Amino acid sequence: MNYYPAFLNLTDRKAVVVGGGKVAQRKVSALISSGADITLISPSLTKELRKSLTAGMIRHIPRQYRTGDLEGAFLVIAATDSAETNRRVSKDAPALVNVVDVPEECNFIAPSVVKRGHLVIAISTGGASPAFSRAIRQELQLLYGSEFSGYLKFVKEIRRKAMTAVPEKGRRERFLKGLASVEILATLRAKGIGAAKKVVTDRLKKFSRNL
Ligand SMILES: C[C@@]1(CC(=O)O)C2=NC(=C\c3[nH]c(c(CCC(=O)O)c3CC(=O)O)Cc3[nH]c(c(CC(=O)O)c3CCC(=O)O)/C=C3\N/C(=C\2)[C@@H](CCC(=O)O)[C@]3(C)CC(=O)O)/[C@H]1CCC(=O)O
Ligand SMILES: NC(=O)c1ccc[n+]([C@@H]2O[C@H](COP(=O)([O-])OP(=O)(O)OC[C@H]3O[C@@H](n4cnc5c(N)ncnc54)[C@H](O)[C@@H]3O)[C@@H](O)[C@H]2O)c1
Repeated sequence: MNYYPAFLNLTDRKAVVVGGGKVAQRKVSALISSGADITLISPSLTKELRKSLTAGMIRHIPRQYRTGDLEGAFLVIAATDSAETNRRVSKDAPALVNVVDVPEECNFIAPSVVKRGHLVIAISTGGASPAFSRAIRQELQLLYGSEFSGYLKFVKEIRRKAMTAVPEKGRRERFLKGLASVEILATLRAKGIGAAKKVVTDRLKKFSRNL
């Protein structure tokens, strides 16, 4: 299967999760981070899901799935342990649907994710091996540590500044490409964010003075 990778804007979009076990909990946690408007349908909830409910992060319908529950949903996840219910949910879903253990009933599948602020790395094996995606995530988490969150935040600001500080397009492009140079990333990893920021700030001064 040749899946099309994409990043969805789910802010205030209706997402419905059917099932309240460990897998539903993992999927809900990703949906909460994306700002979706989440309704969970399940007679039972894990402790973590109950906490999300108490914190007002999700709406809960405490019963089994019924046809009609998915009206207006942009994204649906079927995460029950009943293959028959999951199949019904997949058929009833009006738009995007993920059935956690049946790729054939999905029109999208979930990747493994490393998130460092603005930096999001999504990994998929197209369903060949979720365990493999997880292992790659663990490797990438070591390669891209928490310092990347702060650096990307800084890069976003400095990039905006460069738009006016370096008006000549070709020159600006050279500056912008240098924000992710091998040298800068090595400085970030070895000496930390302060050192990387200093190198970039000095470089912007040079570029804006035509040096
Ligand atoms: C990435 C991640 C995201 C998430 O779930 O949000 C995710 N599965 C994760 C973990 C995981 N899932 C399973 C194991 C046990 C080991 C193993 O099976 O390898 C482990 C590993 C573990 O738990 O350690 C069991 C499993 N998974 C699927 C099946 C059905 C099948 O294969 O047919 C079976 C039952 C197989 C059986 O019958 O035994 C199917 C899917 N799982 C996917 C995603 C999609 C393809 C992703 C891809 O392209 O790689 C897809 C197609 C649909 C979907 O769920 O979207 C998350 C890692 C989060 C992280 O830690 O980073
Ligand atoms: N894709 C993956 O990553 C992955 C990984 C492991 C397991 N699985 C599969 O995903 C499924 C869920 O796993 P789990 O560990 O969360 O299971 P679980 O048994 O912990 O939870 C199942 C949940 O579904 C609810 N449920 C059952 N019937 C329902 C119905 N008709 N309507 C609404 N809710 C209903 C139950 O109340 C429970 O909350 C299993 O089939 C499992 O084999 C998928």
